[in-house]
Amino acid sequence: MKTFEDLFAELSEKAVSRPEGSGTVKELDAGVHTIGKKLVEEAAESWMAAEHEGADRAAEELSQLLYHAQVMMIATGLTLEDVYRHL
Ligand SMILES: N=c1c2ncn([C@@H]3O[C@H](COP(=O)(O)OP(=O)(O)OP(=O)(O)O)[C@@H](O)[C@H]3O)c2ncn1[C@@H]1O[C@H](COP(=O)(O)O)[C@@H](O)[C@H]1O
Repeated sequence: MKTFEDLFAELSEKAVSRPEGSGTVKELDAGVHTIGKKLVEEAAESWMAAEHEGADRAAEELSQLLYHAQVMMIATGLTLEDVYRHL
């Protein structure tokens, strides 16, 4: 099973190697404003899933929220340590 750290390493590598067909590369190229909108969208979908759609759907939407949070971190040059420092 992929962990938060595993995903961050994978996305960081893709940001550098820029493989064809990567949604992450496409999103990074779109920029912080677009990534921010996706973050808010996934946050809202997580809320709706948790309130109305059950635990499995909430888990799915929350995983997408975490993904977009990581893309935002990479877009802004933040490391996991930069964020963990505030936990
Ligand atoms: N975990 C994720 C992940 N979670 C969410 N998403 C993206 O976020 C979108 C959220 O889906 P929604 O249904 O909410 O949105 P949608 O309306 O269908 O999609 P859009 O029209 O908004 O693009 C998905 O379509 C994906 O583009 C993800 N994209 C990639 N990953 C993982 O990131 C890694 C790198 O992916 P690539 O860069 O695409 O190779 C791989 O391990 C992937 O599994």
